[in-house]
Amino acid sequence: MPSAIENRPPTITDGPFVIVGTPPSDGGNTSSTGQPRPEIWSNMRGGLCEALPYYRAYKGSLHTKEVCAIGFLIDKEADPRDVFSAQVVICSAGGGRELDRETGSMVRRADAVDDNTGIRALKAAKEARSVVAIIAGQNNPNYPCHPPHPYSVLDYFQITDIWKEPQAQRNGNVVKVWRIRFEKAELHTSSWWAPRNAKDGDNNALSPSHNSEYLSIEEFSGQSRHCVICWQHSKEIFTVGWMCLNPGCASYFHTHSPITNATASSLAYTEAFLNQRNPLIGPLPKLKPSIPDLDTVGLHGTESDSRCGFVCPDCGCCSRRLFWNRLVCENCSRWWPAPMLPYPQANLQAEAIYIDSLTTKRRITNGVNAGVPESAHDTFACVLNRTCIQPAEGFVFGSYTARQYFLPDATGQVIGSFTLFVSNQNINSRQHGPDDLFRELSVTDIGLKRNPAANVGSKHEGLTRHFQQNFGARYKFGVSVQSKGFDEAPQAVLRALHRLIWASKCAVAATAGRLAGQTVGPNAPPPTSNEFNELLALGFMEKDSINYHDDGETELGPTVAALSLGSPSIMKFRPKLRKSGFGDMLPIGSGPGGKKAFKSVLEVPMKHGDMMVMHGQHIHRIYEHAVEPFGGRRFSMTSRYIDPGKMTLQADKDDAAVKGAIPAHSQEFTYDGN
Ligand SMILES: O=C(O)CCC(=O)C(=O)O
Ligand SMILES: [Fe+2]
Repeated sequence: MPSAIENRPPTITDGPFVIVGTPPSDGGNTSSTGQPRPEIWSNMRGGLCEALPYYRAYKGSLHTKEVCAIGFLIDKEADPRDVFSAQVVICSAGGGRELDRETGSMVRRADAVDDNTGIRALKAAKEARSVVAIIAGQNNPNYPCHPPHPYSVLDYFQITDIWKEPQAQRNGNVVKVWRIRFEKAELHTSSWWAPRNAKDGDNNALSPSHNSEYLSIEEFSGQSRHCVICWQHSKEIFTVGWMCLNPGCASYFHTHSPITNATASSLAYTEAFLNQRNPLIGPLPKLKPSIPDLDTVGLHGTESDSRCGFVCPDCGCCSRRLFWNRLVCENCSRWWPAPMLPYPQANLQAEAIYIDSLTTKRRITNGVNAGVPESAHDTFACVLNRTCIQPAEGFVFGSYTARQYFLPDATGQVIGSFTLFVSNQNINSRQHGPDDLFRELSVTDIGLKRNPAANVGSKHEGLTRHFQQNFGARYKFGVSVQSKGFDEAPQAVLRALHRLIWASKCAVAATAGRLAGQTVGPNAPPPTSNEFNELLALGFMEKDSINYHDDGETELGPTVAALSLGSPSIMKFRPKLRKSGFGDMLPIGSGPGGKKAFKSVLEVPMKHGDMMVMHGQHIHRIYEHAVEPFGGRRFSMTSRYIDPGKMTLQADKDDAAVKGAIPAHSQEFTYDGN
């Protein structure tokens, strides 16, 4: 399982996730103590990105929609001449900074390019006179007031000017940087971030009488003229006088000769440029989104549009979607139900048809039999490499058709088996079968939640995308997750557990049968296995995937089994690039971020009701697996044996013994394969 780390995990009983140390705030402008009080704020970047439709940029400062800027973060990296006042923000666009070892400061090494998607999106917003929401990070050195939160939403701004200017870097170089002037869109409301002693006009709301003090763009008091060389229009924005600001023009900044550090450092904006004010065009969109309307016609609760975070209507905290079926404010703990509707049967059918055609297509174009008549293919999976995956053995287990693949190491020795149990309509529609289990899990709260998986406890904390709840012995992947005992597990979980116990017995016996009489290596899958004492329930909403990982934690038994319910997915296997020893025997592709990796060797569709069993501990040394999602709602009930003998703490051993004991009352759920 990919590591998913939990620091102080919330459970259904201990209530919602509360971030310690954040003063509660209830929106508005300034508190009774005079503290600035933004209407919308967040302790975490993840909260912003999940709750605000106009800021979904986990990295970088700009968020765009259809190549138009809609959200912008101004945080710790600031440049000379940056402005952060009540109505005007001037800053640079585009990162491009790197650490300069000599000065220890972040510097830019090269001029910003003339055209990239970010600049295009900012220019598009300027042209369209559309608004951009600005969020201020607490480390911005120009914050005009004491930053009330790690991230605070300022307001909507329009972009009035975009130009490129020379900036002196701390290492002595001068580079040209794109600069953006944002102006608050609604000038008649006060700005919560304005310093309390701000002068009227400059820093706070314009009263109607003040309006006359500000010039419209036509009344811009500085020079504003066309360049005689490129014929493009530039405003006089620097006190040194007018110059052409078109970076492509021969007379850009007057000259082609290098601009010195001293010239760049002495530049200053004109009063006229800073003080211009532009009329707002069109009504402003809502800055504070309402709690998602889960009754919205046509939404059933797990589609991308309905699984977002939210802004707490009470305290303004941007909260992430932590729980499967409720929204809990990460600051004030207020919560709202987010009930799931049953998943439409028609969606499931369409998704199953799609996954079949996709697997067929991949088999024909990429599979080992590409170009060979389809009748010769293994129609259960897409086998991509015969060096690894030899033809499967077919079985019938109970009412399931099954296929078993052996996974070898680089010397060709079998180290494990992967068995797919293909379900069917008969199995799925039986009472307490996969249809019933899927329905039950969809609408019951079994405690599914997302757990911190990266940068735990920091403002850059990342959560697992999918939702989890562990039952039985505690499965520690990375850092521990909480577990509920099997004695408090809902019926659906216990029924799934018994199905997996049955499937693993079939798969292990079949593996042993096939290997009997063969010479096997020391890493061959063992002929028997331990009965599961753990079940990890996973809930996937639309597009939730699991990246490549292994289930190779040392305390795990040799067998891992999973029951798939709802929307289909494709489970993929590939040998690990360095640890597998396959060297140049297999083709290499590139994974996310261009990282080299072996191409997958086996891709198996897992559809509603299907089960899989991986048997053999060494699989996880040599191979990794991933789950590619298709469709809108899936559960995977995965079971393992966690060996108390390999736990170091006596408390963990005792906990595993109690929680992992399969309750006697569940024996009536024992499964026979039908
Ligand atoms: O989604 C699945 O079926 C399997 C998930 C998985 O690989 C895991 O839980 O380790
Ligand atoms: Fe896994």
